[in-house]
Amino acid sequence: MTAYRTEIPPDAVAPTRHPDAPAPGFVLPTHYANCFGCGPGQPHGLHMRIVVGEGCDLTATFDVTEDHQGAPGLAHGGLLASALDEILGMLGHLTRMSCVTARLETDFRRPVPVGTRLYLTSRADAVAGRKLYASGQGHLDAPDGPVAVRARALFVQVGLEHFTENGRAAEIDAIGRDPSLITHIGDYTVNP
Ligand SMILES: CCCCCCCCCC(=O)SCCNC(=O)CCNC(=O)[C@H](O)C(C)(C)COP(=O)(O)OP(=O)(O)OC[C@H]1O[C@@H](n2cnc3c(N)ncnc32)[C@H](O)[C@@H]1OP(=O)(O)O
Repeated sequence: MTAYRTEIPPDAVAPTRHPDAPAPGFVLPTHYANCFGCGPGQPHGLHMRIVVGEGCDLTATFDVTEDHQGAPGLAHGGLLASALDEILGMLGHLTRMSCVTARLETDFRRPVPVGTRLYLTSRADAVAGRKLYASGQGHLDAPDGPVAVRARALFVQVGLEHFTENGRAAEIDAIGRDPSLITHIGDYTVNP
């Protein structure tokens, strides 16, 4: 069994914002209508609204509701990790790497009560071949509020066949019938 690590390797380079990446302030559309993190068609989802930053970075807000509880009146940690996974994965829009999460390390620093507005940030830190290293955090109730949760992640670039060969046929076929289920930005189609 491989002992995996998320340290940035010495051969990594600084990430490059693609020249055709969406402009700062652009609100990223959902990459897939039924995505748990950002899809409007997912009734139990997080419905995150993710905004492009000035560099290789993104911001989002996430309102913690009764639906997100783990302990009474407190957010479930796995759900907070999901929110970070989403805003980290969406960095692929800026580097134009269609990628999936290979590793996600999360530090839970403070409890997050129901009713909190979490201010999330993510940034691409380095690229090494197909590997994109990224980090992010969530602040309580203000962009500069106390850090409640932070994460480091490794994403691995994949081809479209990762989804078409592994996804359930019913959902893949549904996209064939209704291509609007996945979103294109300009001439670029992110992963479904
Ligand atoms: C713009 C897009 C917007 C999308 C937003 C969505 C946000 C949400 C994203 C997700 O949650 S994606 C769903 C959860 N993730 C998955 O289902 C991925 C499941 N895993 C896989 O499919 C494969 O393991 C994977 C594609 C990640 C890698 O398999 P490969 O056969 O293509 O590659 P390989 O195993 O050779 O690994 C490539 C490199 O990554 C390294 N690696 C892979 N997994 C690792 C790991 N877990 N930790 C550290 N390193 C890892 C591996 O060592 C290697 O390093 P080197 O190139 O230096 O040799």
